Amino acid sequence: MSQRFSESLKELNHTPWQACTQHRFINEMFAGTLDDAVLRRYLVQDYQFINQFVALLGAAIASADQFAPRVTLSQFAAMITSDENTYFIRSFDALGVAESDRHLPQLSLPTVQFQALMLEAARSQKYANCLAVLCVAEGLYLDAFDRDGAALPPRFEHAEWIHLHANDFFRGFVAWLRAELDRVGEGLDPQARAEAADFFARAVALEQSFFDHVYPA
Ligand SMILES: Cc1ncc(C[n+]2csc(CCO)c2C)c(N)n1
Repeated sequence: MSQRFSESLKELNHTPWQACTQHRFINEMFAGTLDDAVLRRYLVQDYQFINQFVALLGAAIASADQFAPRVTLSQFAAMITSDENTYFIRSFDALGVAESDRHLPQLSLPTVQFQALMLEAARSQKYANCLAVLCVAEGLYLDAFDRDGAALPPRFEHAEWIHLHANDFFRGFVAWLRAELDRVGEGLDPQARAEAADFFARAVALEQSFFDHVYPA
């Protein structure tokens, strides 16, 4: 096979992928000019996203075909449930987010749709489907935030979010995820490949609507 499965999926979804990685939200975060109300909406909804995301990681750990990937995925799960969790809490404090909005906010449509997609991938109990969604949730964030030579903005709410998605550990993890999707993709029949590809495409579309929806219409 000439092209990597993970690369072909990115190319197939090139337009929405680019719309995300060059989104106004990312540009304004790098510039430090992001409106606090926009960041607050984003983080409140994203905190609910992370919850299902950890469940999806658990499903990937359960459905993996070998011990080695289970170890890598478990180590990653440990990172997001420690470092990343404290980022949210400190940012909620800095932005004055009410207790109810931290734990039981009114969920927006893209958040509900994302939660449903992650649950669907998890319940399929198919490792390739879980990897496809993870490759979007992680790979798209790496491509969006890992900008060559870009300076970090002054406020920690902006700078730490960028750094969480642009550091050597995260780069290594995304490279591993992409290689893992390639490896598992090789062994799939055409129908199972198409199923994983469909999860990938739906996840990219949802990432775009998630970025869009934190701005007022
Ligand atoms: C809508 C949405 N999509 C993807 C991510 C990215 N993401 C979620 S968990 C995780 C692991 C470590 O940060 C990453 C990269 C996000 N935050 N919000």
